[in-house]
Amino acid sequence: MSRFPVENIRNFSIIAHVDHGKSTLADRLLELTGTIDKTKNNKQVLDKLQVERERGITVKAQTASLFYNCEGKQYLLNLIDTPGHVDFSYEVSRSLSACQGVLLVVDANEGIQAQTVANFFLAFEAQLSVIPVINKIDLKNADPERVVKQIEKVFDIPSDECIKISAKLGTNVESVLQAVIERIPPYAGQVGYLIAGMKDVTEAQIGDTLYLHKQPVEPLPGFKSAKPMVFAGMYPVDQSEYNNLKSAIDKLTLNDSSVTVHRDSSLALGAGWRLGFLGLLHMEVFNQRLEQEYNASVILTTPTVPYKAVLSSAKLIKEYREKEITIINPAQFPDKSKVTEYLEPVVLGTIITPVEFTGKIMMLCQARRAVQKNMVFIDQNRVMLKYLLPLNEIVVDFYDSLKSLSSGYASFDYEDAGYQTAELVKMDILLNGNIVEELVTIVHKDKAQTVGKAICERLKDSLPRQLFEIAIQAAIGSKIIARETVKAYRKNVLAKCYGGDITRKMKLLKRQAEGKKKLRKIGNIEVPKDAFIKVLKTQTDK
Ligand SMILES: Nc1nc2c(ncn2[C@@H]2O[C@H](COP(=O)(O)OP(=O)(O)OP(=O)(O)O)[C@@H](O)[C@H]2O)c(=O)[nH]1
Repeated sequence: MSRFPVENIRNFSIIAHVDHGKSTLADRLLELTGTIDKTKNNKQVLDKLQVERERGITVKAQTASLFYNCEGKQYLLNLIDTPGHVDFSYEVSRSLSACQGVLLVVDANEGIQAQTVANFFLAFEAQLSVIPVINKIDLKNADPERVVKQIEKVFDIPSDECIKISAKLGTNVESVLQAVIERIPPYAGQVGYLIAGMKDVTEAQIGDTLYLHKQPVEPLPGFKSAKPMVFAGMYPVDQSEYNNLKSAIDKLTLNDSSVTVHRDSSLALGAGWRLGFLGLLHMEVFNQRLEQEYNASVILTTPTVPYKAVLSSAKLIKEYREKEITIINPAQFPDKSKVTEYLEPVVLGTIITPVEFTGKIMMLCQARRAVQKNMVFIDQNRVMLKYLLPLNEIVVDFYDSLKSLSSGYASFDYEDAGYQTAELVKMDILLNGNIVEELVTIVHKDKAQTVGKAICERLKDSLPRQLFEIAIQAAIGSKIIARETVKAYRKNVLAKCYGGDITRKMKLLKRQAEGKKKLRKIGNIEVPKDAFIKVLKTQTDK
């Protein structure tokens, strides 16, 4: 490494909207510089995790050092491949702070998308050199000239700075390397590693400044810590697996410190945790990694967002030692009489769509309590919309609805926009008048009836009939807002055993008794664990 004077070093990142070809471009750059063997049909070599390969997405930023000869000089190019999805944008911003420039990859067919905009502004705010790379020019429907114009209009980058390539075929990729050398400034220093005797990963944060003992220096600003946007309960399918799951979660959070972990327990599901994630995809990826890399089998409950309450009750303020509390578990929702106001998290969403879907998208946003902030045409056919959206309206299925009503063409990205006052209510679910603690939900007043009805219907479908009728009700305080009824019936397990074989009868009765162990009694109603799992999970299952 000492062979490289500072002027021969370039540090750069590749950023783009999801699937625009970052990892494929990285493959070609690795091949061109002889870092990996060209003959080996390389596909997304920097995506190493099983979950990345199966889903075809990058989750963790990856780095590679490339050696490149240009006009008799040898250069060291440090490349960081970053994830494209909004949930992992904290990886992007951290990667960018180690760079002086970026390759902004844009698909020549799809053009600028929501995450292209978000990622461009991250790079722009970090004052990096931006090299626009228009990829996939080999596609039949590619229209690189249209994309060049979009880049000029939205980012104010002159058209002659755009490089048109096909990362798949390798067309013109060499000129990307030339541009990295010519347009990105050198940067002082090298990377290295340090082995520290720390017991716990939380003792050090990424972005911390190290200094020699007794020789303190002015610390660098560091990074904002990643802020969880959704919380969900996680429980072992079988309680005997608790310790194994605990150690798996501990190990995985070492690798992904953006997940927050609090111990939690539920009468129906046993001991578990309340985990905080950066978004729904992040939650799914974490779950998948637990299953694939640690062989764990878990129940994940419906995600909720972190609400806040400004307390008015002096007793509660004393108990919590603060006036404003964050509620990550619906069971802890304080009563309205003890609260000045409730607050919900909001995000600033960017949607880019072909013009013909604008009307439908506006209706969807309105139904999700969104407030329009801006609307700009990025060319004749595409429009960029900005909305202030309550986070709880988008966590579960907003993206899917957007995709389906735009035939897959609209893209969406969002950034944290703080909190707003909200009329929130706590909704209870009752079985013959008894509250089911694990189904308590926090909802916006206007959505309570729809959500309550849906939960009652799901519970009706998953509760077995019993000797007596069961009333399933959704209630806000003492007011019932939805109701379903399960008719009386008792399954006679011996009904099929006409005739004499007593051992068979005994076996069936024993099996029924074992089944009962997995039941939870609410009042005199027997609720199988399965019914909870179905109700708690259904919302996220596609
Ligand atoms: N036709 C064509 N397809 C390409 C080109 N570059 C990439 N692709 C394809 O586009 C898809 C996405 O490419 P990736 O390199 O995984 O995209 P990415 O931006 O790294 O995706 P994320 O890591 O999920 O953000 C893959 O199926 C690639 O084979 C290209 O130049 N031409």
